[in-house]
Amino acid sequence: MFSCSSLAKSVLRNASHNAGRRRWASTKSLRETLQEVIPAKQEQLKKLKAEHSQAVVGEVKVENILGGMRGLKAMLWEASVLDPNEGIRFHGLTIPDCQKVLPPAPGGKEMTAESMLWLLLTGRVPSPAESRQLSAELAQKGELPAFVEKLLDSLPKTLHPMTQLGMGVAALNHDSVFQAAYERGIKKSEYWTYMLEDCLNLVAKLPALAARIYRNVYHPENSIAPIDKGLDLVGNYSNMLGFGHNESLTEYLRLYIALHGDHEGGNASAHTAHLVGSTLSDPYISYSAALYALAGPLHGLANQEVLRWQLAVQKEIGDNVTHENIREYLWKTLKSGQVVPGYGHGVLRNPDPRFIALQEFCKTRPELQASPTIQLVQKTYEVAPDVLKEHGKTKNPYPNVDAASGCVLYHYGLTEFKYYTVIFGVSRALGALTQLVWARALGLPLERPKSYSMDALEKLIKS
Ligand SMILES: CC(=O)SCCNC(=O)CCNC(=O)[C@H](O)C(C)(C)COP(=O)(O)OP(=O)(O)OC[C@H]1O[C@@H](n2cnc3c(N)ncnc32)[C@H](O)[C@@H]1OP(=O)(O)O
Ligand SMILES: O=C([O-])CC(=O)C(=O)O
Repeated sequence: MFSCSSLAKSVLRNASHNAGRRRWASTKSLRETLQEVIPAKQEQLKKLKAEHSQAVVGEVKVENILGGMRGLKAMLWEASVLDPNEGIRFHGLTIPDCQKVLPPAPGGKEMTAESMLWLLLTGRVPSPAESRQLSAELAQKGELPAFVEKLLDSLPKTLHPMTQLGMGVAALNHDSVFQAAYERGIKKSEYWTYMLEDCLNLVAKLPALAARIYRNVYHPENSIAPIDKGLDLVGNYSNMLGFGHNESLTEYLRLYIALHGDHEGGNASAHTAHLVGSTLSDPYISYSAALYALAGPLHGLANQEVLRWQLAVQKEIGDNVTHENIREYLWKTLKSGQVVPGYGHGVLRNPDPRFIALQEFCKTRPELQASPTIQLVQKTYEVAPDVLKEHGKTKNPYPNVDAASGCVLYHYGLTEFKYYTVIFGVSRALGALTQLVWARALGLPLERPKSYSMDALEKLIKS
């Protein structure tokens, strides 16, 4: 069995070997690559079950049961593992590793959503040709069925964009090939192939779905650009949103969408997709459910809340906000019993490396460095950890990804912050859908943990 770090080294070795030869040997299709890697994983699972089923890897305390299952090692998730101090690794690769080895879009620098999806699904770094092949397939499949367009167009503008996204995604299950094949009667060993088709189809359609919601809610006067078959997924998304001319914003969206793709299995959105998928619901309704978990302010909606918080600070104080102003505003927030959005985390105990990567992006562009909104993110970062430590409640006083993700969008004119979680929703599909494919390839069972009432728990403790 590969340990995380030995797998990472082997992935990196292959990538730099190929890059060193300035020619990527591999131009396999995604399906061929998965056919290659799945048997070894199936074997690994069989061995784990046969040889280690009774091994103890932790204990369950009452605090775990009462405390939202924090820290409980209770899920299998293949594509990424989150270390509380280091942050996320995708198949063993850190964010800077990914930035080095994952192919960008032609003419760009940031890794594409396709190359991240390929890595998550297969554990291998795709060659530029493989990544482009996947882009072409997704562009080919990107159009929405007419009835879904009609459904979205009929919704009131006042309905939150995340509610609309979940509805659109659920409606796509009309054409689920997994559901149709299940009804026909297929073998369990074939589930994953149909799951993969649905998952790719859904990833492909998310930009058109998300862009239509943006147009309908905020810019009904605009038409939506058609899908360009020569562009990557995010290039097309940016075009459809009406920001395709802005190279910086498009590159930022590529980074944003790759980075938010997966955050191991226990986060609320990924876990929801996994739970619903474990009943053999198709990927569309599984991911629709996940989006409604993402839409809560303690999870993905925090990126909207950060912008709301920042604008409130700027409204009260103006653009020249001092560290002292921020300290006072943080205390005002805390004393009114509210959380500071963008700070704290269920697992992380250090600044989120995704936050750092987004901050690094800002440093590469002078216009971003001069932006009052982006300066406010940095100044808040310089003050908030000490205030939160003094406040003494949160186990992690540092920023999570949501503390930074909206400010660049805002600077470049995507100012409708109620839309920000939709972009997160386009991204999180990469990891959540990857796991659905693997769950079916590995034949994982229906998820069904045991619950207790307080009376039953007290009885258990006494006995
Ligand atoms: C993509 C993502 O989902 S990243 C997370 C995005 N969410 C946010 O940024 C919202 C603000 N942050 C939070 O609410 C929390 O830190 C969470 C939900 C992310 C994690 O929650 P937990 O794991 O329960 O955090 P923790 O164990 O540190 O909480 C202990 C106490 O500190 C409080 N706390 C945690 N973070 C904060 C914060 N940012 N501001 C104020 N209080 C906080 C909790 O509300 C809790 O209070 P309580 O004892 O009165 O219930
Ligand atoms: O890991 C979590 O609980 C929340 C988070 O940062 C994510 O899902 O991206």
